[in-house]
This record gives sequence, structure tokens and C-alpha cells, in this order.
Amino acid sequence: MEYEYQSSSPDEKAFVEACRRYAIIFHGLKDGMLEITFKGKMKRYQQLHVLEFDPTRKRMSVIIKNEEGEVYLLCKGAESAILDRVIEGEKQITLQHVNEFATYGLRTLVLAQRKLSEKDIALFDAKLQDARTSLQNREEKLAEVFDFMENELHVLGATAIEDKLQEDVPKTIESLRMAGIKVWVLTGDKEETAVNISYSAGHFKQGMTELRLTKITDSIECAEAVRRHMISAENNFSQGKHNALIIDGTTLTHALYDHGDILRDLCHLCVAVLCCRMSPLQKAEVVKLIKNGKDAPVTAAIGDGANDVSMIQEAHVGLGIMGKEGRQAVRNSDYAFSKFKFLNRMLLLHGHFFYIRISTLVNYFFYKNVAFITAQLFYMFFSAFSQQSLFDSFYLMFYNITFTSLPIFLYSLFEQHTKQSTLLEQPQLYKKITRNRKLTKKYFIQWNALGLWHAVVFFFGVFLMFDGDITFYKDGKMMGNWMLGSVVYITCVLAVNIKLGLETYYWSAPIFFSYIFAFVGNVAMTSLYTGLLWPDLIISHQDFFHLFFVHVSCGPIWLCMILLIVIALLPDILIRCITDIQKTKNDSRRNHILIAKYIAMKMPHSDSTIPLKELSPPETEKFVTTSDDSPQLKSFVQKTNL
Ligand SMILES: Nc1ncnc2c1ncn2[C@@H]1O[C@H](COP(=O)(O)OP(=O)(O)OP(=O)(O)O)[C@@H](O)[C@H]1O
Ligand SMILES: [Mg+2]
Repeated sequence: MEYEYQSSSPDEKAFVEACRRYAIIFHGLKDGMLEITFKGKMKRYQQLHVLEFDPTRKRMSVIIKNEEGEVYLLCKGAESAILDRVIEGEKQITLQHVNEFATYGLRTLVLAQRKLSEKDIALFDAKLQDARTSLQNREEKLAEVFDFMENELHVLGATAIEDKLQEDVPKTIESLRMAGIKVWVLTGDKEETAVNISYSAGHFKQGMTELRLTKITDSIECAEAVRRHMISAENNFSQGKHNALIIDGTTLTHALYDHGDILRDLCHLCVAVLCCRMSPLQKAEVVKLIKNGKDAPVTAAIGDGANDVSMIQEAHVGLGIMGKEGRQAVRNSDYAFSKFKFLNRMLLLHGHFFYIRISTLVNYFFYKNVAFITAQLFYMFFSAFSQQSLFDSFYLMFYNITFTSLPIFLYSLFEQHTKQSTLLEQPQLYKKITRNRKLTKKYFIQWNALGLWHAVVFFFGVFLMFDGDITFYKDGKMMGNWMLGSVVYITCVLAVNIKLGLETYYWSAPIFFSYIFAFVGNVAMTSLYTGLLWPDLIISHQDFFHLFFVHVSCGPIWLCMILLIVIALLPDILIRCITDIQKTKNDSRRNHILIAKYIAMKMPHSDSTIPLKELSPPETEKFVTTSDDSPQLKSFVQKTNL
């Protein structure tokens, strides 16, 4: 029968499949018996107990009984978790094999067994029963029993499998670095394997100085080593050399608790940090150490296995990969995706877009309310501080609910201030939004100052125009309090919506229609309110009756409103123009660099003839035979990932 063995452990899967090639076929569990065909002969084993894997213990075992009635404990796990418990077998040779495999970056496991006597089994059964039924400290008691049983082992050998990197891992890590994100690798793997994988993943690079803090079991020795590395890291740093720190779980036990601050300083001097042989709890502790540092960075943890859950929960942002190691990481994460390379798109593109959307949304809410309600404050000075409202209660109530809500709502979902390809091609753009840059005091003040300016223009503009003996109507009627409020209000509503339009770069259909829908909806709603005589029970004072129609049907008032909106939005228009000119300049500079590189690549011996750095934009124009949109250039851009 054809079958596929499924397991959350890649080693197990590889092992079972490899055995199959040697005609040792595992058929699964049937009636409580494990069925295995050995070279054509079926054998059955009774599965008595499973001592489950846990990443702190780093090993697991099964207890089985064969057809002859012999009972064995079969154990597999990390070499550090098993070899110390071995009393028989080729211990040294196995260790040598494991180390050799690890230097190739392979994922290793050591296999061992123990034959159990009747006495052992009875003792174990009793202890296990006791631990499993215990109401207090069950986990610890179980760990004690497992520890007791997984002893006096006979080592059988080691397995090694290639733990393939997912596609585009080096490219993703490089992009994150360029985006100013510090990448740390925290793994349960063996030191050699982890270092090797770090090189192949581009986490470590040739030329980096490796600083190793490994296999230190004493706190004082650990402090010494950290201090020593600190000095050499500082020297390297001042000489412009890159440091790469490698630290293992054993050392971290002392370093984290006793010398956390200096360890953190050391880590800050390193461009890459690799923590290996970590338990899940230690992974979380490392995240905590960084999170609570002086500059309180924002942390994100990404993982695919159950052993990553605690760090995913500890970090500000938890990211889960839907991998082969089960769904625990995904279930505990804030965001989940299927491949590591999507991290790039998620952070650099969606992260960037959403940050801009959210920060604009927050600033815009403050701004539009300042622009609106400050007029009421000004009005107090002209109404003898009488608490007379400038705006009708309908206007007051619906300002945030309908008059200025829909466009900003859709903006915060769909806005794309830059082209997607630009954000992905230039990871360094991400630096512009790190550390909550758009919600700093500077931006907050800028937005609110504009809000204040708008309120000044709207209120005093309308007030001065209505002042004196001027009438806007043919019959010579003068303006009243409610009309003043209405003109200020409608001017304000139009201006804050146009202001959002000036902030918008991506005029997608939803955003466009949100403006039309909001406009039609608000006009309809106001007409209904002001045009009908409502029963007293619903609206008792209709001071505003018919006023809206008088207002919107008066040409001179419209002229006045348009003039005020233009005056109020002048600074915004100026800011938008400057930003756009800057953007276009940057884009054209980037295109020139690309073209220069393209030409330099095409020209024979270009390196020696025209140094790239010296090709300034006007010079590149001399060589340009292709337009910026040429297919060759586009494919070059894709290939070089610029
Ligand atoms: N199912 C398993 N059975 C026995 N031993 C295992 C099993 N899974 C992992 N191990 C051993 O325990 C060690 C630690 O496992 P852990 O899951 O914490 O880390 P990892 O899978 O090696 O790396 P990562 O942290 O990157 O997932 C592994 O290196 C391996 O030697
Ligand atoms: Mg794992």
C-alpha cells in the first residue's frame, strides 16, 4: 500500500522514508501495535509509552515491546541531550560524525536505546502513573520521570538531514538589513549547523569578525568573555569592520540574568547575532532583553514551530510561518503567511502603506477637529461669551459621523503614497517611517497648525465678509447667526475634504466614489433636515429651517467660500508641490544611477574606464540610448533587484 508518513519533525519523516528505501517499511499503528515490514517479513511492536518531545529536554522516546516480549526504550534527540546519558556504544565516533555533519550545515539527531528489565518497567509505570495523575506541578514531575528513564543508554548512531532554506531567504534578509532592521537568528540548532546555515542564508557574511560566546558554564567566566568581546567589538567597530556574535543557550543562561546590560551593549555593536541551542523560553528572554533596552526598539519575532511560540508572544509583533512543524506558531501570531520571503512584502510594502495610512488617519482626525471647532472658540469673543453656538446641533453632531468620515475611512484602507515596486526595490525607504516618525511632535504640530490656520481663515474670513452693511441677497436681507455658522461650516467641510484629497496619491475607484457618495449623501441628509417641518417630538426648535437652501442658492456666498478655501489651502498646496518635486527628483536620480549601471555593465572593461560613482546624471544622459521604460532596462532592474 502506498502511503506518505506525515510528521511535524522533518528528521522523523526523512528517517522513515530513508528506511523504506532499505526495505524497512513502517505501516503505522494498528490495534495498538506498530507494524513494520523488515525485508518482506512483518513484525509487530506494542507501543507502551511515548515520552513526548519538548525543546527544553531536546529529546523524545518511545517504549515498545517486541514479539519476543522484550521491552526497549528508544530515544532520539540532540547530541547534547543524549550523549551525556550514554554508557555503552560508539560514543566518540558518533560525536565525531555529528560534528562533521553539522559543519556541512546538516540537521543532526542521535539515536539510542535502553533495554528495560521487568523491574525497570514496573518502577517506571508506577512513577509515570503518579506523575500523570498529579494535580500539582504535573509538568515538572513528568520531566523528572522522563529524565529518570532516559538514562543508561546505548548509543546506536546518528542521522543527518539537509534542512533546506526556503527560497529567497538571503535576498529577504539583505532587504531587511537595508531597511534598517536588525536581524537576529534564534535557533534550537547545534552551533556548527546554525553558523553554517547563517552563512548560507546571508545572515553572516565573509569578512565579518566572529565573536563566540559558547560553552561557558560559569558566570564569572561569562562576564570575562563578554567584556573581552566588548573590547574587540569596539575596536572592530571603530575600524569599520562588522561584528557577528554567536552565543549559545548554555552561555546565555548566565549572560542573560547576570550580565544582561553589557550583553545588550555588545549586541548593539554587532551587525548580526546568532543564538543557538536555545530553549523556547530563552528565545523569549532574548526578545525581552532587547525590548526593554535603553532605546526600546520595536521587536518582531518570526517562527514556524511550537518552540517559537513564546518568543512570538513576547515580541511586539508576532509572525508565524505556516510550515511543516504544525500550526502552533501560526495560531499564536499576529500575522501569518506561508513563506519567509513574504516578510519582505509584508513589512516593506504593506507595513509601510499601513503606517502611512494610520498615521495620516490619526493626524487628520486631530486636524479636522481643530479646523472645525476652533471657530466656535473665536465666536465666543463676538457673542459676549454667551455660550451661543455658532453651529446648528445637526452640524455639530454629524461633522465627524458623516460630513468628514467616508473619504478618510477609505483612504486608510486603500492609499498607496508610492508605487509598490519602488518600495520593494528600495528597502531603505522603510527607514523613513521607523520609530513612529510620522506621529512625532513635529508632524503633530504641523498638522494642527494647519488646522488652526484653516479655522482662522474660515471664521474671520466669513465674519469680515458679513461684517458691515453688506448684503448678499437681492432683497437686501442681512445675514444672521445661523447663516454665519452655516457658511463657516460648509467652507470647513469642503476644505478638510479637499485637504485629504491633497494627501491622497492613489485615486482608486473606492476613494473616488467615497467623495461622490459622501457629497451626495450629506447634501441629501442636510436637505431633509432643513427642508422638512419635523414634529416637535423629534426636533423641537427648527432655527435652521430652509436656511441651507438659502445658503447654497446664493452665488456671492459661493464665491466667498471658494476664495477662503483657496487661501486656507495655499500652504497645503505648497507642501504637496515641494514633496512631489522632491519625489520626482529622487526618482530621476535613481533612474540615472540605474542607467549608469546598465551602461557600465554593457561597456567592455567598464570598470576601468568609467568608475560608476563618477557618472553623474548629466553624464549618463550622454550615454543614454534607451528610454527609462525600455524592456532591457526593466529586466536589468529586476535582475539586479535595484
Ligand atoms: N521530534 C524530535 N525528536 C527528537 N529530537 C528532536 C525533535 N525535534 C528536534 N529535536 C532535537 O532538539 C533540538 C532542538 O529542537 P528545536 O525544535 O528547539 O530547534 P530546531 O528545530 O533545531 O531549530 P529551530 O529553533 O530553528 O526550530 C534539535 O536541534 C534536534 O536535535
Ligand atoms: Mg524546530
